[in-house]
This record gives sequence, structure tokens and C-alpha cells, in this order.
Amino acid sequence: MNPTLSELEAKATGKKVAFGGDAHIVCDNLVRIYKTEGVEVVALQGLDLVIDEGELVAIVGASGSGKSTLLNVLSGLDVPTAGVARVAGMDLLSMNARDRLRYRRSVVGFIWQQTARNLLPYLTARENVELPMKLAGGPSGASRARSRRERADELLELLGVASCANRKAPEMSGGQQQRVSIAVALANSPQLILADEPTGELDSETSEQVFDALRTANRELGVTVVIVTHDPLVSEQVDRTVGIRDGRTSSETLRREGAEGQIIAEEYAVLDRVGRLQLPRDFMNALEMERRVRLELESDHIGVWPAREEPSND
Ligand SMILES: Nc1ncnc2c1ncn2[C@@H]1O[C@H](COP(=O)(O)OP(=O)(O)OP(=O)(O)O)[C@@H](O)[C@H]1O
Repeated sequence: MNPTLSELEAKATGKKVAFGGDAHIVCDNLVRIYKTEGVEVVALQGLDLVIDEGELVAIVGASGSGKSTLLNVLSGLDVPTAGVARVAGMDLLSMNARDRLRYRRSVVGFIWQQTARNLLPYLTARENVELPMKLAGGPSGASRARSRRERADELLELLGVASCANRKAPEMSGGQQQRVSIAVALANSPQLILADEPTGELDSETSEQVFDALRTANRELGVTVVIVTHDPLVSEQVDRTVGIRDGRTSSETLRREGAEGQIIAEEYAVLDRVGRLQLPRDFMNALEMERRVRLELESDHIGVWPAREEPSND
């Protein structure tokens, strides 16, 4: 039966569910173009990404694929050229300067690769954790100072570095400094933690401790954690690894526990809303696929073949 005019009208004016719905992080067709000396570099080329609240996600990709650009956008440090970037319902493209400052102080926490960038060397671990709470303002007074100190000590305890409370950065190991950095990032109870190569300067044993601390923050405090990494150890221990290639999400690896407790990892190509997907470069090279491919729909899959050589006329 044909719809009535009023049904059509209701459909046209009805609220469409936006891409990603009310997910915690939504990037929709995100573009970031850098212009330097008249040359344009397209660092993000229409990237789509949806991350739910409380997820722990690793982002991997070759050097120059756009990982840091994405993290800078999500942290509110950089503004994308076009598209949608939404975190905790806040629109990162249209935010004014005041909201951006508030966003950076209390919605998101950041951990850099260089330990020296995360901590002030002349403050103790406890004072470093107290600092963002002081900067966020609010009432002053002895009881506020006491509650800041208590929160700092709780966070250091949670992350296994309570013994470092009175030490300054040069008196701590690299791994301890990064765990204190996580406490600093958590100080103002952010909803999201972003970490750019947090274990890049550490050996594998120390990396594992830092990664455990990030996992503890995710599990115990429910904070969403996004880690950019080259470290296979990190990407093996998260539920979801998102691969970025040429400024777009290209693959996702999902990990789940099998019936006998073994970890099963399955890699998927990412299909965007209009049906585009990136074939892995080594697959394309192996079959010398270039420019066009032939597709065939089967009952349960789609076959992709190299374009047929046209028979020559001579
Ligand atoms: N400020 C900038 N000005 C011009 N081009 C830039 C700028 N920042 C990044 N780019 C370019 O954008 C692209 C993506 O860079 P980005 O730093 O996001 O990659 P990445 O995946 O984080 O790399 P790496 O793993 O080496 O840190 C690269 O081609 C890079 O040269």
C-alpha cells in the first residue's frame, strides 16, 4: 500500500539518526589539510571512526598515516578542516575558545610519548597530580587542598606508584614516570584518555606495567582510552585495534576469548557508509591489482578479481 501524504511528511521531517548515534567518539568524514609554503598535505582524508564509552582501543598505522593528527584533533589541540568530530556530545569543530579550554581541562586527559613532556621536573609526583586540579579552579581553602591531596594519593595508589609520591621525575624510572603521567591525566576525572605512543621510550617489561596501568584506569574508573602505538604488545592486549592508512581507517582487529579461554583475533577491512573499502596493499601487489577490479556477488561473499586482460585484436 502506498504511504499517505502525511506519512511521507512525517518521514521527511523526522529526526535522522546521525552517523555513530550517541557514541562517545564520532569522527565522520574527517578531513585535515595542512598548508605549508603553498603545498597542501592531506593528513586525514575522510576518516570515519566510532568508539563507545568505556572502550579501550589501540590505533596503529605506518609513520605518516595520520595517527598523531587524529589524536591532536580529539584532544582539542587542532581543528580539522572539514567533517564531524564529536566527543562526549561536544562538537570539536564549532567549539568556542572557552569551551575548548574547558574541554581540554576536564573532558580529556593526554599522555605524551616523551616522559619529560608529561611531568614538571621540579614538582613531586603528588604535586604534579595536584596541579591540574588547582588549575581547574574552584573554591580554595585547607579542606580543598586536603581533598586534592587525597585524590592525588588515591590515583598514585591505583596505578601502583604510591611509593613515588614524594619523588621528582629525575628520581623515578621511565615506567614510573609514565604511570604518574596517567595519574596526572586522570586528575580532573576526564571521560577520555588519549595516549600518543606512551610506551615508545620504554623496554618491553616496563611497557607492560604502563599498559596495565592504562587498563586499570579503563576498568576501574570506566574512562574511555585511546592509545596510538607501534607496540605489538599493546595492540595485542586491547579488544579492538583500528588500523589507519593514508588518513583513513582501513582495518579493525577484534579480539575475543574462545571457548577454551584462548584469545581469538580476527582482522576486518573497514567498510564505509557508501561502500568503500581499502584492500590491503600486499593483497593488491600479490595479484597485481591496479586501477580496477572485477566483483562478483556470491551467496555469502563477494569475489574480487584483477581486471581481465582484454584480448588484443592483432
Ligand atoms: N604541522 C604539519 N604541517 C604540515 N604537514 C604535517 C603537519 N603535521 C603532520 N603533517 C603531515 O601529515 C601527515 C600525517 O602526519 P601524522 O603526524 O599525523 O602521522 P603519524 O601517523 O602520527 O606518523 P608517526 O607515526 O611518524 O608519528 C604526514 O604526511 C605529515 O608529514
